[in-house]
Amino acid sequence: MPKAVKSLDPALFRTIRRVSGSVYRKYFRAGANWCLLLTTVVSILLAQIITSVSDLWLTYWMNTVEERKIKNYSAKLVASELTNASDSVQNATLATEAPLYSSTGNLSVIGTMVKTALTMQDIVTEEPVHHMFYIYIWGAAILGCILLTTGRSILFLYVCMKSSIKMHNQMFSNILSATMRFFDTNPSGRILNRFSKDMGVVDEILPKMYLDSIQIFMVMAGILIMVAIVSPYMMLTTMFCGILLYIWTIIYLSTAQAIKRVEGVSRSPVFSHVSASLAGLATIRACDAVPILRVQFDDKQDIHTAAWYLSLITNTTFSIWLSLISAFYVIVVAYTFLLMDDGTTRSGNVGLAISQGLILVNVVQYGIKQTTEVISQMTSVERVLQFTKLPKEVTDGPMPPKDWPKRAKLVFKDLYLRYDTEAEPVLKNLNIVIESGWKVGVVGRTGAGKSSLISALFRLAPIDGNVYIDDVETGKIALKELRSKISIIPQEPVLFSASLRYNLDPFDKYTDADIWNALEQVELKNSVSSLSAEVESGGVNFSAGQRQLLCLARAALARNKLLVLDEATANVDPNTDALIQKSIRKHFSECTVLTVAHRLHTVADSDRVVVMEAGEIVECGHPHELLKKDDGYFTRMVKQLGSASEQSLRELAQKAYLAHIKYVDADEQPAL
Ligand SMILES: Nc1ncnc2c1ncn2[C@@H]1O[C@H](COP(=O)(O)OP(=O)(O)OP(=O)(O)O)[C@@H](O)[C@H]1O
Repeated sequence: MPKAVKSLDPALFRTIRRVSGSVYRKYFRAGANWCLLLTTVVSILLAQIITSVSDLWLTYWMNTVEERKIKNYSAKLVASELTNASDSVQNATLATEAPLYSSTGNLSVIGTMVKTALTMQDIVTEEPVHHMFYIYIWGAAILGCILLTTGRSILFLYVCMKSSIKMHNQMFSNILSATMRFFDTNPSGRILNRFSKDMGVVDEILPKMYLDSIQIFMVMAGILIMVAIVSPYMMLTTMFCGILLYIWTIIYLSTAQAIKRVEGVSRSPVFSHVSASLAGLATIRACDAVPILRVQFDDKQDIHTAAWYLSLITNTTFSIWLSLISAFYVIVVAYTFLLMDDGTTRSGNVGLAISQGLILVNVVQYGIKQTTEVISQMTSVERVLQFTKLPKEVTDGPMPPKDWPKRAKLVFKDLYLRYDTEAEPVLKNLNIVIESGWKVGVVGRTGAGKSSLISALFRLAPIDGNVYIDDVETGKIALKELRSKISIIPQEPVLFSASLRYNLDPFDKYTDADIWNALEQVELKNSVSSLSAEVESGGVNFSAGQRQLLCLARAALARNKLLVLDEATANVDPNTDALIQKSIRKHFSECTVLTVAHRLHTVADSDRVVVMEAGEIVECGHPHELLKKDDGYFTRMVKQLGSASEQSLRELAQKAYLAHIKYVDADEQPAL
């Protein structure tokens, strides 16, 4: 076994199982109802019947011509001999030997001979072969054959095309509504693989292969029936070769399908690696990591190529065995006629059997290869179907009040969050109340659970406990409504390769004036020339800060009462960070803002800071008050920044505290 294949997970090779019958049923049922499927099957059968009938008619025609020729030849022979005999008898009677033939009996013999000779002559002239009759019937059969074969192909390809479209759409809508767990556990390469290679096979390769193999299978069946009619004993050899082919095909199929699966699975990492490398190209080049990435790519490519090579060589071995079995069959057909000829064998039948046998040999190889290829390629259908029944997010639920949330007061109550139902909770017993209009910073070490808190808010993962927004439990309302009422600016801004207008207002809900107003709020108005300006994929023609500001403009347009920033300013310089924070303070003053931040300066002037550790809230309060605790978590984090930063941060927190002190009423503080 090649080295690369050895490095594959052995479990992949253990999955030697055939594609189940239900995959075929689902494939065809996706494209047609039972009625259309029945019509397709009937048209396929009729097309083959009419083709075989035209062949049989040709044989019948040739045999009739031959019979008639033999009959005519024998009749002519007998007639001429009788004529000769009667002539000589007559001559003898008229000449010297008249007495010998003078009896009544002799005369009657002469009369009979003459009559028979005349009758033979009559047969020869009275029963010609009516070729036009045979030609008309044969022509009609050929025409029917053309029409039915074309109709059958169109019908079959239509069913396959419909099935392909339906499966693609089902897979697409399933992936769109799949749980986040699905995306966590399936790399993008695996999903891309399903949509590119597997869908490509289902779209382009499978219908043609299917049609070919059905056609060939029908031709084979037709030929076998005809061979059985003209030479029944040939069926023994045919059956023997058929059983050999069947056994060999079964052995090949189980191997081929397992290898195809391995090939499919080993392709996904190549896709994932390429897409990840493209996404991080700048970093890779900056770190001079191209050689490392190249080696990694070669390793993944080697594994895929090894599986692909295995697939090719098993196919070639199979072809060699098919050729040997086919050659054996033709030899037996040819020799059977030689050895078993008892004088009654018709040349039309011999010609038909040998010509059909030769066709059979040619088509059988192609047909079996196509059929096995279809069965192997059905793994693509199986893989696509797997993605049509993914666990979906429960999106249904009653609609919240129209103007919800009015104040955006946020309550997390006894909250636990698990990404995996089997695993330990990532968020543990979270209890916090965030009052309307508060700007709350969430800080903590990496892995403390800050982003998981946002996931709980958006219900991206299953939770225990409750999250309330303005006293409405988020788990009891329609998920789409919940998510549409919360604006988020993620660390990596999402921008599409489209116009600026589309990026800010994809659903075309706002006027141009609204959009310009939003751009003005985030101080981007002067940086863009027109709303139809093109934003390149990922917003690469904008700076990191501008991209975040565009997302902020999008949030400003949505006018949601709840805004979440998940490390939104992690990639921008402190000035842009300050600009974004200033813009939020100014234009989102009415909104409740939750800011997850690594940079402590970002949240130093917040109304509250929540400190998280190991999935729990360990501290919560105004940053100025938290900094008063010498051994507090927040104080320790701030001290780690160095004395200069600590000092500036303390000043910032104090300034914010003094500015907002009049709004802070210790009695209203929520209990942690
Ligand atoms: N999609 C996920 N599937 C499984 N576990 C996850 C997932 N996302 C996060 N976790 C786990 O949850 C814990 C908290 O992660 P989370 O991303 O919330 O931390 P964080 O505080 O936001 O970290 P960072 O500051 O590095 O972004 C970590 O132990 C992490 O391994």
